[in-house]
Amino acid sequence: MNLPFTKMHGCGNDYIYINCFEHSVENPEELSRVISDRHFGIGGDGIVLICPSNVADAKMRMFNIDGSEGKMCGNAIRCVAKYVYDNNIATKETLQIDTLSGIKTIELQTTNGQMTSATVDMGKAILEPMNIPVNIQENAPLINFPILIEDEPYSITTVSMGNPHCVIFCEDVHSIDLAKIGPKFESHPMFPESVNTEFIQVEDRNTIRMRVWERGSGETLACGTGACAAVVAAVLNGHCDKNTDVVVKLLGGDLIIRYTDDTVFMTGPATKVFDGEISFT
Ligand SMILES: N[C@@H](CCC[C@H](N)C(=O)O)C(=O)O
Repeated sequence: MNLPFTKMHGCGNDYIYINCFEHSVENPEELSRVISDRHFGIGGDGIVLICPSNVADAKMRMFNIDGSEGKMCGNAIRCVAKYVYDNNIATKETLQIDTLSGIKTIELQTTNGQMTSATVDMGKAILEPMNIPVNIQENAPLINFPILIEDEPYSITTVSMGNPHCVIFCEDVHSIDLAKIGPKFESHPMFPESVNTEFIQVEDRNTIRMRVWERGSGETLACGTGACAAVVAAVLNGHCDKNTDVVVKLLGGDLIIRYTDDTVFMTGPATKVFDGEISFT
């Protein structure tokens, strides 16, 4: 049996996309673990299934490298929009994509019929600890909240963008030993569904730098939901302003995030790398 796929990335956050309008995947958790491997597989930060939907133009399901399913993925949803547009699944420039964290509306920016970037209405940032979820007897948002992780003090701001994020401000993102610290947050009992952890360096009120350790995938070159959570946290901590574009500089490129009273907007690119086919023997 052969399974066609398309490799795509958003700011270097790369996934293997499978068209489930035409093909079915029996065990996406196992498939993700096998083909995401960068040495023994195709290589990627996970897989994304583009599926039919009764309520939107398509439904997105995304799986991390370890096979866990993420409820939302900011970089993947722009790639899904590009795939849907490029493959005439929906021939319009405002798309709706269903996800495990609800239906998201995406405005495509196009030049000569080619999508150049997309703006996604990512929905409201969730701040109540029990809804992120964070395991703590506290109802108020955790903003610059002091905690100890293996005896090391950190000040965290927690945000859900449909998936859980823990944001920490630092002087220099490049000096952080993310491979050592990231897993400690990922497995900490304070986060019952694990957590994506972002380290942020504020450059000015309109620019921040970010590195991310994603639950289930490790360090990635970019995280769209993480960039949204980072800007929400930067506003809550007084570093940036609401209703203003903030450029988030990631290892793989830039995203533009705007936090408003009603929602969070994310604008960024989506790139196709190549098509391929997996043959199961
Ligand atoms: N890279 C993503 C987020 C992917 C899911 C995440 N690891 C999770 O399990 O919550 C993004 O661009 O948002």
